[in-house]
Amino acid sequence: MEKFDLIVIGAGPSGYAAAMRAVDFKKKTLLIERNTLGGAGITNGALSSKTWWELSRDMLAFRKNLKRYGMTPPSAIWKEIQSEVNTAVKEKVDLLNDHLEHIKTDSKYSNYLTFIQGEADIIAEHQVHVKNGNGEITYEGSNIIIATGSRPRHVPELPIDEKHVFTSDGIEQMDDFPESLVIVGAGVIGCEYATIFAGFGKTKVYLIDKGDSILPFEDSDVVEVIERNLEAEGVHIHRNSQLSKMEVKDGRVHYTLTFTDGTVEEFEVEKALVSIGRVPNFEKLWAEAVPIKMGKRGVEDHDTNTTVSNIYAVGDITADINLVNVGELEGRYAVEKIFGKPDKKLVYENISTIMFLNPEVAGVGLNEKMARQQGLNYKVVSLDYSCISRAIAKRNTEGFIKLLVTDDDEMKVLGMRVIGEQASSAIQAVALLISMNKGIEELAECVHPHPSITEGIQESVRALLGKSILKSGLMKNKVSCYCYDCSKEELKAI
Ligand SMILES: Cc1cc2nc3c(=O)[nH]c(=O)nc-3n(C[C@H](O)[C@H](O)[C@H](O)COP(=O)(O)OP(=O)(O)OC[C@H]3O[C@@H](n4cnc5c(N)ncnc54)[C@H](O)[C@@H]3O)c2cc1C
Ligand SMILES: NC(=O)c1ccc[n+]([C@@H]2O[C@H](COP(=O)([O-])OP(=O)(O)OC[C@H]3O[C@@H](n4cnc5c(N)ncnc54)[C@H](O)[C@@H]3O)[C@@H](O)[C@H]2O)c1
Repeated sequence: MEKFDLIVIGAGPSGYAAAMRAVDFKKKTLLIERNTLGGAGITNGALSSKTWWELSRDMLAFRKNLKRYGMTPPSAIWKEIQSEVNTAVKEKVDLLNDHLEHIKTDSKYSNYLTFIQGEADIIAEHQVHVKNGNGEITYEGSNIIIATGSRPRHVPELPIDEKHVFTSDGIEQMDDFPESLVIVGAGVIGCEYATIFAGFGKTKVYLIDKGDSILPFEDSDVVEVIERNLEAEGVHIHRNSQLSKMEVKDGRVHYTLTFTDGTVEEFEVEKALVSIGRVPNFEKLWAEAVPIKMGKRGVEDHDTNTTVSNIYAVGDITADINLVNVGELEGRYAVEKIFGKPDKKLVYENISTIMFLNPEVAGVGLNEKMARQQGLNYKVVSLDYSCISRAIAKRNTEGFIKLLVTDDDEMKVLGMRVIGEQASSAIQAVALLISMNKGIEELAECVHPHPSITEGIQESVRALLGKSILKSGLMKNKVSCYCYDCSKEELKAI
């Protein structure tokens, strides 16, 4: 039986990152993938959906701006757009494949990494069995990392067939833009696809939301902007609604909603998308004799260790945050733990995120909702995009920057949300400050390029320090600083 220092099951972002870090330690590593390299980080997931989003943003901009040049906006052609997305997906999968080919032939790495296609399962604490078109084989591993990811959650009441009622695994393979689409679940995936389809302007989108606002984990000022824009693009948000029935009749989707006020209404659309969360891929992955413990939402891990000492779990298979950057972080960290000593502890507080909506929403650390749930006193500054030259030049001043700091002299950064054009580019400096546990002065004095969105962050910081160019509180909703007292649940202008 061939022996490896490490066997990694799954070559999505987490598994691929783990395997490549193991190579740095010159450890004999086996990487196994049953499907396509990159997992949901590329196909029917992060990269593919972001390519749809980028192309849909182009179309939205055409529809809004071409009048300025006396031109009529073009109409989006599904097949053309789909083909462009497929090209993007192929480019990234090819890059990873190509990289593996180079590794195979490069003397620096070739002794360390073996990649095979196949379905793997753990038959004993140190043994992994792999089945593929060529037959079956068992390998021995001193250590094993499970990185098998997740898939869309199905529920028996919803007739998912990937023909009329889709999940994110099938929606991008449709034949054409549907004339109407209902989206069940107003979380990140639901809202991103609502933004994508609304942006192309060919589909009437309905979004079913259990509560009275979409994105229930986000602050209300952020959600208000997103809801306003979705509705301006013709999206109908069914608020406070419970889906009581969905069926496919004569090739159309019929659904019934019961609203919290007791009313019941029926609707008919061409297609449906179900985006009600994801579940871990763990079925048949280990034999009964291997005592890996599962929690409700995934493998129970402590700092990437499972309940079996030589087996680790990383990425979406674990019960924490489902993101590419988190999966990569965990994959690399587990390897550093196995073969060395990680430089830093695994912490989740300073993870940066982007939600690809209209406009994009970038975040790091706490928002106000979280800070209040944690019973924290904080100072917060909010600066409107209309104060930022770059946003004015871009002819799009919709959005704001919101920065939360501790309510003490140190003013340590607790978190930030930026909603608006290029929000994602503005977040990194603050993410770095949080990870370095630094106060905000550093940002106040560093010279930013002009005109740039990050200047808005600098001005926000200066406002908190009482030395901004535009003075806080003078112009309604432009620059404002508040202080939140959690014992009184009170927000006061400062
Ligand atoms: C529509 C959508 C959009 C998203 N957008 C973003 C985004 O913008 N930003 C972001 O950070 N995250 C995004 N995510 C989340 C992100 O894609 C996941 O968090 C990430 O892919 C998880 O990586 P992973 O390696 O843990 O799992 P996966 O990507 O799911 O990869 C797991 C791999 O393991 C393989 N595998 C499973 N079982 C076996 C087995 N028994 N044997 C061999 N191989 C196996 C699978 O085939 C797969 O390739 C999005 C997800 C979706 C669905
Ligand atoms: N930009 C990004 O970073 C990005 C993009 C897409 C996905 N993701 C990741 O993928 C994960 C999964 O996304 P998701 O949107 O499927 O999950 P989610 O947890 O974000 O949202 C699911 C939503 O569905 C609702 N819901 C649950 N059951 C329901 C039911 N029976 N009927 C109606 N609504 C129901 C929930 O209340 C929730 O609002 C996210 O947690 C995120 O980590 C990230």
